[in-house]
Amino acid sequence: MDNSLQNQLLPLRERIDALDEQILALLNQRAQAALDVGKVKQEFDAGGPILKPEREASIIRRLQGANQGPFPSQAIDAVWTQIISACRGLESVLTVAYLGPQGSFSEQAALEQFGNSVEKLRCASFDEVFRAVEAGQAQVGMVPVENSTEGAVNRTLDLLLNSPLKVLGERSLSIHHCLMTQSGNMQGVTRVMAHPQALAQCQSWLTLHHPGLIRDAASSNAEAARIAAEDPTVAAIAGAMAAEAWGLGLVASGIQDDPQNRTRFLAVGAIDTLPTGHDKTSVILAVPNRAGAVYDMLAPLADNGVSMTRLESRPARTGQWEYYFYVDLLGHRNDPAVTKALADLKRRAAFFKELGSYPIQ
Ligand SMILES: C=C(O[C@@H]1C=C(C(=O)O)C=C[C@H]1O)C(=O)O
Repeated sequence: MDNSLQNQLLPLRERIDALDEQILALLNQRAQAALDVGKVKQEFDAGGPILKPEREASIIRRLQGANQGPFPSQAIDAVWTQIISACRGLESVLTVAYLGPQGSFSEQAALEQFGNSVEKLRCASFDEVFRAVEAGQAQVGMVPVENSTEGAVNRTLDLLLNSPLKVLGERSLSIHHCLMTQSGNMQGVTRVMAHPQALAQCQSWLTLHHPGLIRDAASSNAEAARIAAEDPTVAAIAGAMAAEAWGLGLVASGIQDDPQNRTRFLAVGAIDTLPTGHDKTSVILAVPNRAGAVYDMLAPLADNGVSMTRLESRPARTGQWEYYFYVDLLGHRNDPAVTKALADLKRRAAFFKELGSYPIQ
């Protein structure tokens, strides 16, 4: 580098160093404040939850709103999620359960939602995630609930129906699938393994490019990657993190049939989340099996000016063509219009269950 370049860079770098020191000093003040909050919580609500999802969401939204740039607003979510995670971890370490093993999209969603200063509890199934949180082995669980290509994740819907856990947050990820093997090529490969959701999301690509491969279900994509790392005849479909986690070579990337493929995850736990002013509420309803019942069921939403953002149905398994309806609506259950709409829904429904109110991502 010539001298004039050095001369110009040096003071700028000194400025960055000085700013980083100030940021560090401020982070330590923030960490101390979080520790003090932890003591107050301990004093007034011993054994109560340390995690306050509404407070975390509000902090990040406030900063995004106040940001003047040039620091990018999208980066505020990632940076403050980690800052909050580290500070929260000083109060008490949060254990997060999700479908593993290492390198799964659920892991990515869990870490994007709660930051890296958490204890990871990797589970073999969605059932196990719910069980772990219900048993208190983890405070929160992260599970996929819907995919933009394949629709609902049915097992999650069934577990939500029967679990006492509340939904306390949501996180949507763009899902880019890769084909991966030990060697990084397809020589000697006879089978492709993935979670059924991922096989479905890549079915046209597989039919076009590898029609001869046997398609086998795995309990998760990351588990398929783990198997592929042991078996040279197996290719896995999983995210790029799984290839890295299991030392596999990428054969192809972005193989999902829809380039916009996204999955929405829900955070669940035994925590009631307070309003933030920008929330969603999820409920499950069933209606009597008669003409106009669904129309009548949804009338309280329109009557109270409450918007519905999602309607999903699941067979009630009675063999009678009865269904559970999974409804997401805008607003928190403590917002007067939502409180009123929920009371009306409950009165009309043959079955009603609130899954929780939580900050919109
Ligand atoms: C510090 C608190 O505890 C946790 C940590 C937070 C933070 O670091 O900002 C925010 C909410 C809580 O999940 C708090 O409740 O204010």
